[in-house]
Amino acid sequence: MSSLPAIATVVGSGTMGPGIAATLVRAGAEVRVYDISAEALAKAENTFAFASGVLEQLGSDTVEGGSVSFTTDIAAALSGSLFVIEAVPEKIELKKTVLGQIESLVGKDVIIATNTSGIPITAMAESMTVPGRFVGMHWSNPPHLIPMIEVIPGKATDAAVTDQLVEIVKAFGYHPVIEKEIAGFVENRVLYAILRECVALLEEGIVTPEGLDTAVKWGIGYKLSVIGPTRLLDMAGMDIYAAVSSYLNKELNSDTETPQVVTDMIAAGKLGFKTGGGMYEYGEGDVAAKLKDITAGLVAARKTLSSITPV
Ligand SMILES: NC(=O)C1=CN([C@@H]2O[C@H](COP(=O)(O)OP(=O)(O)OC[C@H]3O[C@@H](n4cnc5c(N)ncnc54)[C@H](O)[C@@H]3O)[C@@H](O)[C@H]2O)C=CC1
Ligand SMILES: Cc1ncc(C=O)c(C(=O)O)c1O
Repeated sequence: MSSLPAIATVVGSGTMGPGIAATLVRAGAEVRVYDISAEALAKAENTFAFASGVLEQLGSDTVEGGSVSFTTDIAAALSGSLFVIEAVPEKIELKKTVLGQIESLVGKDVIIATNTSGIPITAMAESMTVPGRFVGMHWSNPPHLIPMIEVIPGKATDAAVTDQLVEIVKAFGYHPVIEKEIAGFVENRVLYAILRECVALLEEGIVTPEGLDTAVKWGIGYKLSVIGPTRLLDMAGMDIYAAVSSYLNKELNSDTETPQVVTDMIAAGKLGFKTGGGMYEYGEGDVAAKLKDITAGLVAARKTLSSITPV
């Protein structure tokens, strides 16, 4: 008997929602996708179809019986739902409002999980009537391909709810990581430490964007995809880490604000894929081509990594 609830609802169908839904549908759930915007939902149907196609390419396990529906009717989306994932924009007050709407429409035993990138779960739970059923469930983008989910209980989260979410994540074949609550959670703290150093190296003209991407992809990115950081410490040796960190740690970037180069880019309307230009410039069709290459690469890497003995 799968631990995956038979009926699930995804609230918010932007970048993350459709891929989350595709993953759950492939695992056999009836998934309702709700969004306040009909325009976003229309786009979500296409994103869902794309993500489902990618899962087909990946050849991930399929459980028969899954289905999806898209609606702007929140009551219909939540009626009878046994598991809810909130994926609205990263704004705490908006999330609190939406969580209140969800709570008013589901049973007290229904787990409500938030896909927040790093807002403290405890803070969001403060406004809930049944905070014990609320838990962090941080997917990584693209959610239908990155098979690791951070499970973050808040201070009020029932231990049984955390345990149940771990089993739900395992039920659709992903790797759950239970974490203590900390701003940004584990994955984004590591990612944002890396990105802070990367942007600083670009700002100082130490390396080009192409050079930086090559260095990270074929250096630590490649290595860390096989060897986790703690295993790498054992492989390199604590003596090496001590010797290098003794002089290097004080040199690393420690800025606390968003880098000026990024603030300037946003002011110039250069958001990246979303606007056709950011760190790189994209001509007609370039973003779609890049997304196709990224997807093919992630599918190939996932297949290979899944085939090797865990290190
Ligand atoms: N984009 C990313 O790479 C990742 C985002 N996340 C987190 O997931 C959450 C969602 O992020 P994205 O999908 O990127 O956001 P998004 O902005 O792409 O999509 C959010 C969706 O929520 C809808 N929405 C807004 N207000 C709503 C309401 N009151 N009720 C229902 N729907 C509403 C919007 O119409 C939109 O379709 C955020 O907390 C974000 O931090 C987590 C991992 C990765
Ligand atoms: C830049 C960046 N920031 C946040 C997240 C997730 O919360 C991601 C991701 O999932 O890839 C990201 O790339």
